[in-house]
Formats: sequence, C-alpha cells, structure tokens
Amino acid sequence: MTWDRLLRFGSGVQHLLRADLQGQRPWQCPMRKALPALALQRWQHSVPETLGCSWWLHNDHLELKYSDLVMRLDYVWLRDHCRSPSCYNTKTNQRSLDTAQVDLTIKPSEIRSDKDTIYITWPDKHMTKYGLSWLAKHSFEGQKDYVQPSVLWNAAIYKDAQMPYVTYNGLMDSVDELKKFLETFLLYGFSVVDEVPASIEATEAVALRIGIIRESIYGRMWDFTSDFSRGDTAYTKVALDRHVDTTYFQEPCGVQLFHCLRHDGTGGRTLLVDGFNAAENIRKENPDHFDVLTKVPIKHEYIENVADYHNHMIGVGPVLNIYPWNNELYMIRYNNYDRAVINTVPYDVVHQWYVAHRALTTELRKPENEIWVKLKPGKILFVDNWRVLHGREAFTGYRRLCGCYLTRDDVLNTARFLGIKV
Ligand SMILES: C[N+](C)(C)CCCC[C@H](N)C(=O)O
Ligand SMILES: O=C(O)CCC(=O)C(=O)O
Ligand SMILES: [Fe+2]
Repeated sequence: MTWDRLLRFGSGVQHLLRADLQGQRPWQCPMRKALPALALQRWQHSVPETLGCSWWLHNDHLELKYSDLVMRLDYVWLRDHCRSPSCYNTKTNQRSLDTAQVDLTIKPSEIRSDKDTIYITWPDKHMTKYGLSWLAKHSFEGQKDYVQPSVLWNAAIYKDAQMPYVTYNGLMDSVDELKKFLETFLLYGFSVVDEVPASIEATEAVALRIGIIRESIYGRMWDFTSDFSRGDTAYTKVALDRHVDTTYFQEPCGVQLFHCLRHDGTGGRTLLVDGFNAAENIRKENPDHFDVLTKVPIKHEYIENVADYHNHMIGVGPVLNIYPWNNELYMIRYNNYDRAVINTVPYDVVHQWYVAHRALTTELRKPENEIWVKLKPGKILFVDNWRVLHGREAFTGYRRLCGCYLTRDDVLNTARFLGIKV
C-alpha cells in the first residue's frame, strides 16, 4: 500500500504528525514537501516510548500500539466515537453526532499524543481526544479475547465447588448477599435461595429483587400441578428429559425460577446439566459438529388448544449460538420435545445436523454431567435458561410448583449495577 507512510516532525513530549498525501484524497498537507525523507516509514512515538503509544497512519486505518496491544482503528470509527461535547452527550451517554454526516473517506489531518491521550484533528479542524486506556478497553483488539467468566461443570466439579447459597433474609436485606448470589448464578448458570417462605408472594419478592418478571403465555407468576390444565407435558407426572424452556420464543426466556410449594409423593427430582460444558466438549472433540450446530437454523414450536388456551408460538435459531467476533457460546436452544419440522436446510445438511445433534445429546446424557436435586418448599432454584438444561423425574402424588421467568437484560442490569462485569 503506497499510502502506508508517515511524515514526522517535531519532538519532545508531544509529537505532531501529518499524514502523507498522495493526492487521491480530498485533504491537503501543505508541509509535505518540506519534510525530511528520513521521516518516512517510521513509527510515531509519544515520549518516553515505554509509557506512551506509537502509531502508524495507514491508508485506511490508524495502527496504534499501546502497552502490548496493537489496535487497528478505522478512521470513520475514530470520528464516530468522538467524545467531545458536540459529538457526545455525557449526561445521557448518547451520541449526538450524526454518523451519516461523516465523510466515509475521512482521515485525520493531524495527530499528536502524550503519555495518556491521543489527539486527532480532522480536516474541518474538529478535534477528537481519546484516552489511550479507553481505546485499549473499547477497541476490537482489546475486547475480542474476552469471554464471560464461567465455571463449566459436571457432577464432580459441582460437588467440589461448594457453591455458596444465600438465604431469603440475606438476599432481601443485604446488597452483598445479592451480589454473592448473582456472582454464583453467573458463574455456574444456576443458584439457590434458601429459607424462603413457601408462598407465591415470597417467590415473587425474590424474583423482583433480582430482576423483572417476564410475563408470557404462562402468565406472570405461574403455579402448576399435574392437572393438564395446559397443553404441555410439564403439566403431567411424566419424566421430562433435559431441555431448556421456551425455545419456541424468538428470544427464549433468560432465567427461570422454580419453587416447589408442596409434594406429597415419590420421585419428581430435578435434573440439571450444564449445556455450555457439553457444547464446549463437542467443540474440543469435534469442531465440525460444533460448527453445524451453530449454523443450522432450527424451528421450535408450541401449539396449544386446551380449554380456553389457544397459542401458537414459533422461534427459530441454531442450537448453539455464538458471538461472531470471539466465538463465545452465549445460548443453547435445546428442546427435543418442542423442536418443529426441520425445513430450513436441504437433506444432506439435515443429515449432518442429526449426526451433530446426536453427539451433543450423547454428551448431555452422560451421567457424569448430571446433577439431581430435590426441590423443596423454602428453596428457590434459579436456572440460566440460556445455558443450563433442566429435566424432571416422573413422580407420584400431589406436586405443586410455582415460579416465573425473568427478562435476562434486567438480571444483567442488576448485576452491572452491583459492579459485576457482564
Ligand atoms: C414453566 N412452565 C410450567 C410455566 C411452562 C413449561 C413450559 C414447557 C415447555 N415444553 C417448554 O419447555 O417451554
Ligand atoms: O416439574 C418440573 O420439575 C419442571 C417441569 C418443567 O420442565 C418446566 O416447568 O419447565
Ligand atoms: Fe421446562
């Protein structure tokens, strides 16, 4: 790239730089000819070098070295993220700049830096200032390797972990306990609140301490027995294999709470399996299967015509959902009961999908990946419905379960308010 040049002049604590111009761009650098040829192809350093940054002005981006990080920053990006008062409202944390007004071929006309800051002057003389550590934190290169911390578990890891459980009073009265609860929940994908009064009201109060209830076709707070009042096997006594709920919503519910208010009978234990642990094992052992499960869109469906309930819900998405920038797994959509007709891909892909789905199912069904717990009055189980699968053993007798779904955004909002990075 012939544009990969620099012209440097000045020295001392701050360096001033003007980019070399080849005439193809609508900006001018009148000093160009006066500058020494020596300065070409040099990194620009702030002084002293070890503390500050160095940069290289390429044709189409700024390459910036700071600490050990090499960032490549697009010029429109640099203009768009300007935090000056005319571009960004720091009271509302909203952009005021109209990005559509930025010339897509924009380039800095001047750059200088000191120990902590880089100053960019644009052709219209507007100046943008970035803290170098702000750039390091917000650039693609500074972000891409970050994944949400989590403890992927199987039965043995869970046993050793000695997860801290919080009590109802602790959670309701102490912000530290609330934080401890959320940290545990975010690390493991499930958590328990103990010593809760065995009522819907207390369950709701706990839910509201954590987030906002997601009302759905099942209501706000739900409370059910095996009376088949709804068109779903959850409302019976049969065993339910591991699954996540509401795969037939375009955005499956983020969090689910279970509180067993009463059970007079046998069986009915709850099964938990870490879907991310299983998926990561597939990624390690057979990346092709993992890839298929992240790519093939699968429909799930809920069709109900029972009594006055008439519902038809459809949600579409791959079984494994990953962020495209770092391949981090963020959601598993796995429910073999509610999976709809596969008609989104041709037969050969269908077959690859079945093979991959079998591998994942085999992993999810390994006894060493299962935790079995008995829900009891007083214990609320919180499950991350984007990560941890639940199931249930068949049961006899009267069993009453209450709970609700929570909107994921609002649980994360509570966590962020408490200083948890998520
Ligand atoms: C939890 N609650 C009883 C309200 C609903 C159960 C929904 C069950 C459905 N098969 C699914 O997996 O989404
Ligand atoms: O009955 C249970 O323990 C859970 C049933 C179930 O999977 C659900 O309600 O989502
Ligand atoms: Fe369920």
